[in-house]
This record gives sequence, C-alpha cells and structure tokens, in this order.
Amino acid sequence: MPPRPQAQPPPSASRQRSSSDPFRAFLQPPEDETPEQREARLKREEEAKKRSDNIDRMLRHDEKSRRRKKTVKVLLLGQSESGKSTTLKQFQLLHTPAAFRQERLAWRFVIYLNLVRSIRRILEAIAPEENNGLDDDDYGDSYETASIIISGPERPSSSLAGSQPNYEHYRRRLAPLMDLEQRLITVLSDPEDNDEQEATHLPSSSSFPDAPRNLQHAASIASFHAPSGHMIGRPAPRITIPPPPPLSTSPSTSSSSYGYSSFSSSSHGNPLSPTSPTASIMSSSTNELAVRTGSSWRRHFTNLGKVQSQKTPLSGEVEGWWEDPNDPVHTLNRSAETMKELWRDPRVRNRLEEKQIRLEESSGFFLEEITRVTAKMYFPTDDDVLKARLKTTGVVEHTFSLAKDSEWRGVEWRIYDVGGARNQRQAWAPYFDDVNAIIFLAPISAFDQVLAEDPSVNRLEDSFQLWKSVVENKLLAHVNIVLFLNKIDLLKKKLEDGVRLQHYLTYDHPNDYATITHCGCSPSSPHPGETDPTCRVPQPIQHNTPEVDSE
Ligand SMILES: Nc1nc2c(ncn2[C@@H]2O[C@H](COP(=O)(O)OP(=O)(O)OP(=O)(O)O)[C@@H](O)[C@H]2O)c(=O)[nH]1
Ligand SMILES: [Mg+2]
Repeated sequence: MPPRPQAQPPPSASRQRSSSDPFRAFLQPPEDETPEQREARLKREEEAKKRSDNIDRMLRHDEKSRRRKKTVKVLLLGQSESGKSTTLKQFQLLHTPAAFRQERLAWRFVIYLNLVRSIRRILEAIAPEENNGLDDDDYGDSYETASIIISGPERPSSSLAGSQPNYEHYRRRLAPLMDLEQRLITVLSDPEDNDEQEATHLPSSSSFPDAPRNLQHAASIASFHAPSGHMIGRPAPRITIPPPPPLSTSPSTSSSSYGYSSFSSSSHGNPLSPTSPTASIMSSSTNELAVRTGSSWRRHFTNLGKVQSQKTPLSGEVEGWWEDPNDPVHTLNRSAETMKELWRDPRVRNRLEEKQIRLEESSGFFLEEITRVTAKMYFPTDDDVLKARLKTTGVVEHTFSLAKDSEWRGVEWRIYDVGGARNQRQAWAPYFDDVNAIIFLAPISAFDQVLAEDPSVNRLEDSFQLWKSVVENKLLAHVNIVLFLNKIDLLKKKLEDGVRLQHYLTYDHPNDYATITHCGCSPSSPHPGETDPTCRVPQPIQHNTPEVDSE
C-alpha cells in the first residue's frame, strides 16, 4: 500500500471540516491517491489556478477600463458673446495647458483681426454722417458685435461735444489696415472647405496673399457653409428638436482676469453627437469671423503654429515670420502710431461715447495693447488667447481628464461649445438627450445692449428667455444646470461710468454693483422680478422670442 501524502489530513479531521464545508470534502483528494495521481492532480490544479488568475486579471482590467471610460458630458450654453468659448479656453488652459500653448502662436492672426476690426469700427463711428459706415458695400453692417448699446437718455456728455475728429486724416493713414482686414479674413477662411470635405491647412505666412481678395469671396464662403439656410440668415424663432443623430464618440482636441459673479445650480444625463462633420473657419465681410464645428480649424491653427514656431523668436538662428515682408505684422507695425493716436484722441473718444459704442465689450481689448500686439516679434500670451474673439458656429468638442484629482481620476470630460447666435441654436437640441451637465452663461453686463443678429432685442431679455427655455425643457429635467453670471468686470465698469440700470429695466434701487447683483436674484429664483416686483426685465420690444421646443 503506497504511503499517504504527508500533507494529507487525517480522515477524521477531513470529515470534521466536510461537515461544515461540503465543497471542501468534494475537493479532497481520494484517500488512496498514488504519487503519480497526486502529481497529475497538482498539475491540473496549478493550470486551473492559472486560468482563474487570468480571468481575475481580465476582470480587473475590464473594471479599470470601464472606470477609465466614464465620461462626463458638459454643454456650454448661452447667447452669442456670452463667454462660452472663453470658458472652454479657460478649461483648456487649466487642464491641457501644453496643447493650449501649442496653439498660441496660431491665434496671432485672430488677434490682429480683432484689432483691425476695432479700428474699422472707430473709423466708422467718426466718419461724417454722409460718409458713415466707410464704404458700406465693402465693410458691411455696423452692428456686428455686442458693443451696440440701446439708446439711453442720460449718457454723460463731454465738453468736447460737437468738436469733430479729423476723420480724413485717420482714414488716409489707416487705409492699409482696411485692406489688411480682408487679407486676414482670406487667410483665416478656407476656400477649399465645404460640407463634404474638411480642409486641412491654412497657408503659412509666406503665402499671405499680396492683394485683398474680392469681398464676395468671403461672403460666398459664409453662404457656402449654410446648410439649408440654417447657419446663415435671419434668426430662427423656435428650436425644434430633430431626431438625435448617430452616436459620435470621436474626441477632438482642440486663468485670466475674467470672473463669474455667482452661480446657482438646479438638479433637474446620454450620448452627444456633433451635428456637422465638417469644420472650418468662415467669415464674411458683414459678419464676425467664425469658427465652425469640429477640429479642423484647430488643426489649421496648430499647423500654422508649427510652421511658424520652428522659427522660434528666442533661437536667433533662423528667420522669424517677421522677416517675411508679406507678413501682416509689417502693415500693423507701420500703422501702430496712428492707431494709438486714434485711440487716444479725446475727440474720437467723445464720438464713441456719443454713439454709445463700447469697444471694450467686444474685441476692443487689444486697443489698449497696440504697441505690444503690433511689435514685429509679438507672441500671444495666454491672456491674449483668452481674450481673442472668434465667433463659434456649429458645435466644438473638447476632451480632457483631471489626472491629478483622485476623485475624478479616470473620468473623461467632454465639453461641447456651441454657437450662441440665434441662427445657431437649433444645433443645441440633439445634445440635450445625452448631456450630464449644462453651464449656462449669462453676461450680466448686457442690460443696455441689443443682439447683434437682431437689434430689436435686448440682450438681457434674450438671456432670460433662453435660460427659461433651457430650465423648462423636459429633456433636461435630469440634467445639472449651472448658471454663470458672466462679465461682472464689465458690469462694474459700466456702473462706475454712470450707466443707469433703470434706463433699461424697471428698477428702483441704488445703481451700485452690490445692490444690482442681489436684486431679485437668488439661486432658487434666477429670474429678477420673481422675488422683487420692482426689479424685473423690461417688457420685450417686439421680437422673436427664442424657444427650445421639445416637440
Ligand atoms: N470683459 C470680459 N470679457 C469677456 C468675459 N468673458 C468673455 N469675454 C469676451 O467676450 C467676447 C465673447 O466671448 P466668447 O467666449 O467668444 O463668446 P461665445 O459665447 O463663445 O460667443 P459665440 O461663439 O458667438 O456663441 C470675447 O471677446 C471674450 O474675450 C468676461 O468675463 N469679461
Ligand atoms: Mg464661441
């Protein structure tokens, strides 16, 4: 009889355990197991353990990747120029700073265009009445930005009232900038782009066109991009929710002096998908330069940045863009002194004040930085990029993770930035179905402004109606909605400058920032007027009320 294996417990003990653990007894080796049988059994057990360990490992891996793939989808909503793209840029700067900085140089042309457009707006404002609007045929409407102010009866007037700025002097000397504007638009627009084919590059600075293109070119780009009249044209009064497009999971890549005054959140989440597969930059002479859905505009910019950043301004070894005689920086540099003279001219300032044009509320930031921005080796700072204005059309997606934050580690954040102009809002609805959170931006400084796309509508009124449509939308009943009251710096400045809220709202309280920001607004009641009947939005002038319709 073969000897029992040493590790074999005595039958009595085995029987004892078996009374409490039936599987144990079942797994016990037979009492008469031979050494060969034992060796084979141990081998089988070892293989089974390996298989089991593999399965465990796979399960652990699946669980990890399941956790890693957890996605939080955030939609940025709000009217045009409310600050959605700026908020997105702030997210990018915070969480993907390397990618943000890689694109900085490419923003140079956008900043130039912002500056040149501000100069054009000033020239339009100081032009003699019969000449007002420069060449209207060429330069389009004058209400392209949010800086249009509703007439208020008591604007402070200056002792310079009546004295005329020397329009002809400025017009002649700044004429090259007016040409440059169109050249910049041409460079930033992509004539090859269409709805079927993404354009993939922008010309480098050396291929900057020498002569301004016919303005119809830019306009035709804009209209070319208008699918069924949706993207361009008069505002759509209602938003109807089309059936959700197929799920898209493709990610695209794409703080500052700004701040938010307060936020309230209401708890009221499924897959989002871009509405248009195409992307590009588009513009027209009558509209702001706009960026379209998707990633290719960023690719344009990144490529442009790469081309130029090979010639780093610090290396001193290779030529920089400033050595290219066709680079727009030279025209800007030559015109810098005249631009500064224009911007500092008290008669000009007075005329802007009379016409209630506040360039600082749109792309006018760079007027304060003319020397730096027009320097030959100008390299945009983070803050410059944050302030640069590029209107969004369609939906732009940005993906990032909070790697260092343990609580959110492994979670993918997807932020969707939409165009906020009225004719862009129909692109929002397909995203309602699958979003986890909405950040709604309301620029509270806009009480004395009208919509660029419809000058009969007060911007604050539009923001309220839009907010109401969003919070009342049934599809968003379970979505976390955060309200950012934005542009508080501009509100403060406006109030300090003596602009009175009561000229625009039914309001009977002191005209100071603290009182105004607390009047009738609370997290539970974000609509002024609900808690204080003396503080409410003015009755709308006849206009198309923006609505988000879930039918
Ligand atoms: N002063 C000030 N300017 C701001 C603030 N937030 C945004 N801006 C500026 O307002 C302008 C419009 O901001 P965007 O972020 O482009 O607005 P948007 O909501 O994306 O607009 P659309 O793309 O047209 O829908 C830009 O020039 C920003 O730099 C703010 O808090 N204060
Ligand atoms: Mg935008």
